[in-house]
Amino acid sequence: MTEYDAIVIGAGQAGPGVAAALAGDGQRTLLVEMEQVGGTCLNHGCRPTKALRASAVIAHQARRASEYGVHTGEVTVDFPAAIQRVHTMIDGMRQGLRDWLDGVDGLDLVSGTATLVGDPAGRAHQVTVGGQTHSTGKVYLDVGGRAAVPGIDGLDAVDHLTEVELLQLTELPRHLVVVGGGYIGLEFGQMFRRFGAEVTILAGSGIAGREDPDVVDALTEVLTGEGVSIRNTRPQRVSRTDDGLRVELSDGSEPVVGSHLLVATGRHSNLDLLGADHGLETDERGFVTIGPRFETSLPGVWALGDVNGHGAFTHTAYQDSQILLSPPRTVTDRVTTYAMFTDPPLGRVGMGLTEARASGRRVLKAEVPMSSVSRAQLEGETAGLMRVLVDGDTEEILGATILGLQADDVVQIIGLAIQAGIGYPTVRDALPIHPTVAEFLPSILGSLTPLD
Ligand SMILES: Cc1cc2nc3c(=O)[nH]c(=O)nc-3n(C[C@H](O)[C@H](O)[C@H](O)COP(=O)(O)OP(=O)(O)OC[C@H]3O[C@@H](n4cnc5c(N)ncnc54)[C@H](O)[C@@H]3O)c2cc1C
Ligand SMILES: NC(=O)c1ccc[n+]([C@@H]2O[C@H](COP(=O)([O-])OP(=O)(O)OC[C@H]3O[C@@H](n4cnc5c(N)ncnc54)[C@H](O)[C@@H]3O)[C@@H](O)[C@H]2O)c1
Repeated sequence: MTEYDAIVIGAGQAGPGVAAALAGDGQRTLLVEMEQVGGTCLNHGCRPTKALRASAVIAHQARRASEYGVHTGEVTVDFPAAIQRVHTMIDGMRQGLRDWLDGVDGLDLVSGTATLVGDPAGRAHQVTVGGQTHSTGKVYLDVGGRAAVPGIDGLDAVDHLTEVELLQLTELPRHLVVVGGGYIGLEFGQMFRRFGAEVTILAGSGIAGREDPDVVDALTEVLTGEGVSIRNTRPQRVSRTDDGLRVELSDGSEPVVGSHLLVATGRHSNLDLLGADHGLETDERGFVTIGPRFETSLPGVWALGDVNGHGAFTHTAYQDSQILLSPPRTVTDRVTTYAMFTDPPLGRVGMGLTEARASGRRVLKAEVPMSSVSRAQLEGETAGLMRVLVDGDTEEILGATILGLQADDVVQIIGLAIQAGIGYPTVRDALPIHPTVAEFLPSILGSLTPLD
C-alpha cells in the first residue's frame, strides 16, 4: 500500500488546482481521474458547447446580414467543420492542462476510477485505483456528476444521446428531439436549429422552470421565432422507426418523429462511483453534506464542486478550490451569479419575482425592455428585458434578471454589488459609459416602482 499526504479524486474544475497547490506545499499528492483531465466543463460541458455556440451565432448573424446592409449570399453550415473546430480547440486546452499537471513536482496523476473506503477516525482513508490501494489522511473529492437519464418506456432500446455523444456527432441530425427544457436543452436546441436541423424540445412542465414567467415567455418567443418547436409535455414511450425514432407523449398529443434523441433532464452525482463504503453523509438530493469549508462528515475528507450541491457551475466549482486554499474564507456567503447561453443570453443573480414576492420584504422593481436600451437598438438585438429588485427599506439589492445582449457580462455588475454589500443608490449614482447595455443599470435604478 502506498502512502500519500493527500489524494484528490477527480481532475475537474477544483481538483487540479488543489492537487497542484498541495504538491507545491511539499505534500506528496495523488490525483486520480477516470476519464480525461478537465472534467465535464472542458471535455463535454461549457467549453465545447460555447465553442459550438460561436458557430451557431455566426450562422444566425450571417443570415441576418442584409438587415445591416451586408450581403453574403446563401448561408450554409458545414457541421463537420464546426464540430472539428470544437475538437481541435478542446484537444489543445486539454493537452495544456495535462502538460501543466505533468510538470508539477510531487504530484502523481493516475488514470482510473477511484473507490474510497473512509476511515471514521480520519487517519487512514483508503483509495483504490486499478487494483492498487493507497492510504492517506486527506482526501479531496471533485467527482462532479453525469447526465441523469429518466426511466422512459423503450428508451433503452433506442440510441439516445447525452451531451457527451451529441458532441461526438459528425453529421447534423435531421430532426433533434430534446427531452428537457433546461440549460442543456435550450442551449443545444437553439444551436442545432441554427445549424439547420429541425428541433423539438419536450419541456415537461415548461422551459427554464426556475425563471419568472415573463422571462420564459420572452425566451419562448426567441426560440420559436427561430423555428424551434417547444412542447410542454413529457415522453411516455420511445420506439425505433426505419430512419430514426418516434416519441409518444404523456399528454396524448401527436407523437414526435425525429432522427436523434438528446436527454437533458438534469444531473446525477458521481458519488456512487466511489463504491458503497465511502461512509460519507449525503443530503436528500444525493449531494455530499459539507460544512462552511467543504468539510464532510468524515474527518480528513473534503468535497468540492458539483458533488457538494453548493453550485452547479464551473465557476462555483473553481471558486470552491480557491476558497479551500485561502482560509478562513467560506462558501457560506457566496453570491451565485450565472448565465444561460442562449442567444441572447440570460444573466441571473439572486431573487427573481416569485422569490421576492414570497420574501415578505417591501420590494421595489427597476425594469426596462431591451427594445428601449439604446445599445440593443443600435445593434439590432432588442429581444429581452433587464430587471433589478431591491429592498425599499434596507436599500439592499436583492437580485437581477437580464435577458438580452451581453446579459452574461452585464449581470455580473449586480452580482459584484450584492457580494460587496453595496446598496442600490451607489449603483444608481455611478457614471456609466454610453452607449452600453450596462448604462441602463444606473438609469433604471433611478425609477423604482413597488412590486405588485
Ligand atoms: C453540456 C453542459 C454545458 C455546461 N455549460 C456550462 C457553462 O456554460 N458554464 C458553467 O459554469 N457550467 C456549465 N456546465 C456545468 C459544468 O460543466 C459543471 O458545473 C462543472 O464541470 C462541475 O465541475 P466539477 O469539478 O464539480 O465536476 P466535473 O467537471 O464533472 O469533474 C469531475 C471529474 O471527476 C472525475 N471522476 C468522477 N468520479 C471519479 C472517480 N471515482 N475516480 C476518478 N475520477 C472520477 C470525472 O471523470 C471528472 O473528470 C455545463 C455542463 C454541461 C453538461
Ligand atoms: N450555462 C450554464 O451555466 C450551463 C449550461 C448547461 C448546463 N449547465 C449545468 O448543467 C446542469 C444540467 O443541465 P440540464 O439542462 O440537464 O438540467 P436542468 O435542471 O437545467 O433542466 C432539466 C429540465 O428537464 C426537465 N425534465 C426532467 N425530467 C423530464 C422529462 N422526463 N421530460 C421532460 N422534461 C423533463 C426538468 O423539469 C428541467 O426543467 C444545469 O443544472 C447546470 O448546472 C450549466
